[in-house]
Amino acid sequence: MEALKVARMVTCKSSRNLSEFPLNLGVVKQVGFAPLWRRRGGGSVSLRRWVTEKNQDGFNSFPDESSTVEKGMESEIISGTEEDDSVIGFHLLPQSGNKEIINSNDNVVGGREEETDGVQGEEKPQTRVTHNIVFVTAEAAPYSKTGGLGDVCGSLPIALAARGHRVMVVSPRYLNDSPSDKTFGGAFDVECHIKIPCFGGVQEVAFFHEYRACVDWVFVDHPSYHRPGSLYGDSGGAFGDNQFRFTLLCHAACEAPLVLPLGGLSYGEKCLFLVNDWHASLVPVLLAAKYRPHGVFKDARSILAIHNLAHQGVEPAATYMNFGLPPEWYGALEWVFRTWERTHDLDTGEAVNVLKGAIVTADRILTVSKVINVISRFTRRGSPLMKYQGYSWEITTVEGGYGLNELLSSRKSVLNGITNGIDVAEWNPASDVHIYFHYSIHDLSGKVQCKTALQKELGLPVKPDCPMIGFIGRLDYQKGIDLIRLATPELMQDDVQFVMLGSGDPEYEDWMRAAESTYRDKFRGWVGFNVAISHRITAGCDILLMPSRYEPCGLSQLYAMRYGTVPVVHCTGGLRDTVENFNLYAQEGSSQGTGWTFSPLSKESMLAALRVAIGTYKEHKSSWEGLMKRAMERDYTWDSAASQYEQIFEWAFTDPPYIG
Ligand SMILES: Nc1ncnc2c1ncn2[C@@H]1O[C@H](COP(=O)(O)OP(=O)(O)O[C@H]2O[C@H](CO)[C@@H](O)[C@H](O)[C@H]2O)[C@@H](O)[C@H]1O
Repeated sequence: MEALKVARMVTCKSSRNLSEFPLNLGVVKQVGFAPLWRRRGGGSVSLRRWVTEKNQDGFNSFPDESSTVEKGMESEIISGTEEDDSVIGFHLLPQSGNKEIINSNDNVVGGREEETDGVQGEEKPQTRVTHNIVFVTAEAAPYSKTGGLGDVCGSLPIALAARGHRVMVVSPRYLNDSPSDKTFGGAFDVECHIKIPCFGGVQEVAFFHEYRACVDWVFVDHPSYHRPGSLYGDSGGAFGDNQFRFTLLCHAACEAPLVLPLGGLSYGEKCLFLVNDWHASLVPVLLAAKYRPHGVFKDARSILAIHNLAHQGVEPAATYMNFGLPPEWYGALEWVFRTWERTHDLDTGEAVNVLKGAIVTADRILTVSKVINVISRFTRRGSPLMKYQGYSWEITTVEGGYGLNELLSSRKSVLNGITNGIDVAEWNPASDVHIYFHYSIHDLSGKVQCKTALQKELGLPVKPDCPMIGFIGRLDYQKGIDLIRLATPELMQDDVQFVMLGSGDPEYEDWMRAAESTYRDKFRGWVGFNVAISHRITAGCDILLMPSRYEPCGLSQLYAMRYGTVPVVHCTGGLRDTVENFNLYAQEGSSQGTGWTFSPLSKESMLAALRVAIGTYKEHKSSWEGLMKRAMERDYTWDSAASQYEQIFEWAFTDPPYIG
């Protein structure tokens, strides 16, 4: 029972006041177990006690050599974990930076744990260098999601954990008194409260935790995350205190690896922060301005992942003092609006921009689709002149940089792009729990059944041969809804059905409702956010339309292709990278395309591409089937993206951290 006793000692009941940090470093000891190695096929497990000590140099974890637990003891320790809910998770991972190969028998398929019943699964790719990774994000599916950010932060961490990394995801514990609150039901209060000095006072936040799919899901709890509406706003628009809510998130995320003894062991200082979009962008600034000057996190690194450059967390300059940053760091966040952007003559345009702060201070920057080298032309001597394309290149241009292009260009040497993957277990037409019929590349017959089921569900005429077009996405300027609105009267003259699912801008929501009553037999506009319907539209439609103005990666077209739903997309960013144009007349219809990309972004070129798609669907059945199958067999797994992330991690640790 020694094991049980030790396991109980890891409970964190600390209440830490950050304003004391780092001057009052008393010694706090945390102990827990981490395995030394694990053998495939359910062999013996050898465990050693790890001691985490907090001292003048920060936090240190080291193995307690006297404490290796012998074979056979592990079941006692695990039952101790189950009985005592104060012990948080149980990790079978090596220390960060270990170059030990782990023979894991965790069988994680597409982000889901699978029961193996002792049957050995396929060998999963493992990395040789493991890191302690801390994702910081405003959304992570299935707990919270308004769009693609939630999808990525819900599945990439699982893919990285499956490769051997120790991964924590820090996001807010949103509650809005609706059934969605139950998604947080598996997360328990860690009883670790910290005090954050910001906004002219001290804010206390708590941490909740769930260990699922080999990932530590950590939820920051504060009353400002508990309110009706969506994650960022309600019918009155964006919440006025979003700067406050995400400042708390960032401070709490910096503390989480230091104070939370997850699985009996804190992540410690040598971790890699992967911060997503503006909501998490204060983290690299805090590392540089608040922690490193005191010798804390000096071996940590941060990577900024940009999913949406249009949202930057810009607020009046006077709010700088709210962040809890030293005054001399103002320059990192300083932002001056251009003259034409100012509202009146006395407006000096002075502001703070949180995303800019991360672009300045992060060790590396990532976007979510790759850089492509294309031949722009040949020189007179016949040598090719290369040109960069892709979203990570677009953001360095005036058109795509949202005012940050020059700054991003200046950091080109640390700027990379990795195309997103998708959760292939959730998005699988052969097993999707949200659709009424299943199908696969080997038997497509279920697809038309999905279509007629969708037509029935939406009250549209049931016409199996009528081309059905779908749109799923946020009703936002980015997504080109204005173009769809412009083209709809013409499109509705054709023999097609069109279904849109989305929420966002009230003007477009109203238009969708109005279009539905105008075109009763052809158009349906589902206003709201509904994951099940999004799956049924993806499966039931023949064509997915995405006329995005810009698109860092885009996930809906990837889901569509996996379901044999052919995308018609504006040729931009990640859409250009992921959809290969099909030409019916090339190689007698057997060209390698997976959809259609159109350019320029105009009603005419979008309608032309849609009509080519509709014509191919109606008149060239075998070419259409070829298109569907090519799209369905693409590799969408997170695993190849995860291995590219590891390359970026390696580069991040090769260079010294940002100090300022
Ligand atoms: N009303 C609704 N009901 C149900 N589901 C809905 C919905 N509206 C949207 N969704 C879902 O939200 C996700 C949208 O993801 P996208 O990547 O297409 O766009 P988004 O702009 O949100 O993401 C940003 O981040 C991602 C991730 O990096 C980038 O791919 C993208 O280019 C960038 O703009 C999909 O899973 C879609 O099904």
